[in-house]
Amino acid sequence: MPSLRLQQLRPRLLEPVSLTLAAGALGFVSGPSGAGKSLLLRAIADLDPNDGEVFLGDQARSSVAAPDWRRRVGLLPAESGWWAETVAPHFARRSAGAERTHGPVDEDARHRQRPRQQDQELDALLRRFGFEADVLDWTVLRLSTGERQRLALARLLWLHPQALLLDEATANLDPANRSAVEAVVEDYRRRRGAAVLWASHDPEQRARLGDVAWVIREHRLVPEEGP
Ligand SMILES: Nc1ncnc2c1ncn2[C@@H]1O[C@H](COP(=O)(O)OP(=O)(O)OP(=O)(O)O)[C@@H](O)[C@H]1O
Repeated sequence: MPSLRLQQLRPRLLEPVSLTLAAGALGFVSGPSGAGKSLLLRAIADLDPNDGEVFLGDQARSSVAAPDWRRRVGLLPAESGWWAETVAPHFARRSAGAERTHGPVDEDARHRQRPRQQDQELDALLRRFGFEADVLDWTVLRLSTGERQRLALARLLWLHPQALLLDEATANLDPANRSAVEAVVEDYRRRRGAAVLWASHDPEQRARLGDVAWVIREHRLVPEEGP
């Protein structure tokens, strides 16, 4: 998997940001509410207008179509969006091409059955987040805040992004589920070598898991000093 590199990226509110996260490294971003953490993650995912460049390994964001980029650099927003009535259609069948090249997911995928191998992988993924396979039949409306948050991360990992941007991934979770989510993220970055940038207000979590930590102070992203 590639490294994630920001080169003079200029999200709204922030001075230009340059940083590198090696493949498999976990970096935290903290800062007071409203400091611009979400805006930084959204700029990296190219969801808001911004200047500067972002690289996955040698590949520049500007050389990749935006939907492709967002599939490779997977953003977990603080509040997830859901577009279908039940959970299942959000876990689309992956095309063979998407497995190999991280190219587009098959757009007709929602209407076709997943192959058995993908079903098994999905079952295992859902179990790691504390769900049985029947969660796929649940309506989105019945999901609690924490269930939504865990399923949104499962949905993101199902697409095998090469880098992860996590916005408050455990903010609504009890300690047991927080540990489960942390374990899945740890496993994903170590096994798949994905760079992870995680916005978190939890100092213990940052100390426990992070290889590196930054904080936003007065519109600048600076290294966070240790305890
Ligand atoms: N589209 C927008 N237009 C104008 N201002 C915006 C827009 N989106 C966010 N902001 C403002 O930019 C600031 C930073 O927002 P952001 O969501 O990045 O904060 P944050 O650091 O993630 O905060 P929190 O910890 O509360 O989630 C906030 O004051 C917010 O109101």
